[in-house]
Amino acid sequence: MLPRVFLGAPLTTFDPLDAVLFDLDGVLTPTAEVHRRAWARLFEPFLAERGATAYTAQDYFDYIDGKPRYEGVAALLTSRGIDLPYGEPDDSPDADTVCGLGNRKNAVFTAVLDADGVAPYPGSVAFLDALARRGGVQVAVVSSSKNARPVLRAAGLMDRFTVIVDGVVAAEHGIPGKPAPDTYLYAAEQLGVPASRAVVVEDAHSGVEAGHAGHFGHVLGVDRGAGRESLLAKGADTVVEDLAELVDDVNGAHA
Ligand SMILES: O=P(O)(O)OC[C@H]1O[C@@H](O)[C@H](O)[C@@H](O)[C@@H]1O
Repeated sequence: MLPRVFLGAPLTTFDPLDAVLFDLDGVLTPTAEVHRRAWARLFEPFLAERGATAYTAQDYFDYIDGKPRYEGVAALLTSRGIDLPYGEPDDSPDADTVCGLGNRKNAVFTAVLDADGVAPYPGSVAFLDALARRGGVQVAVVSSSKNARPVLRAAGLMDRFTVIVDGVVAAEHGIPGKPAPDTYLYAAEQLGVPASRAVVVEDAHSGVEAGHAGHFGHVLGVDRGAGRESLLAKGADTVVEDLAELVDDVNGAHA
């Protein structure tokens, strides 16, 4: 295993505290990539037709990654100075509204999910297994996505989590989405664990910002493309490339 050195401070052990709160897309499943491609399918032609600055891969990380659907659309449009009516969540995918654009992208995402399915990251499954073996550590999923449950089901991970705070739950309860810390705080409350005793695991800038703002015991970044340095700058305490790197620590090999 590579030595893990973060801003000069070696991470010699990883303590999962009393609870580990997992983001989904990009942390447990490679679906951040599916979202990323679906967003590009929406915004590349949309911005080109309007003569706006072209959509780039970096736009996803800067404006969309980890945020609730319509907040991602709104942030990207603002970056290009485009003002569209917000619309309603049940707007047609053809509507040129914030909600309509989000729904247009969602049609692409769900078509890919239905056609291809999804397999979880093996390292994330190994990490979940290690936590279960260790015992005494509760787990939850905290995702901005309204597709979180279908993704968890397709990945065969549904029965590992009793608490799932997703985009549907957040909308029902009026809980502000990431980068606000509220969805993570809500999940910790559901588990009966104080934020200071819970770990947040995130691959997105908005997600590590949420963990940092919520004063969680540890904010663990997983670099799937957002960049180690920027995850640290946005509030991650440590960053790994894959959760497999922490399995030995959870098993106590380094204790
Ligand atoms: O549109 P959905 O499925 O509700 O997902 C909202 C967001 O959920 C996040 O988990 C993803 O990182 C984003 O890419 C996505 O846009």
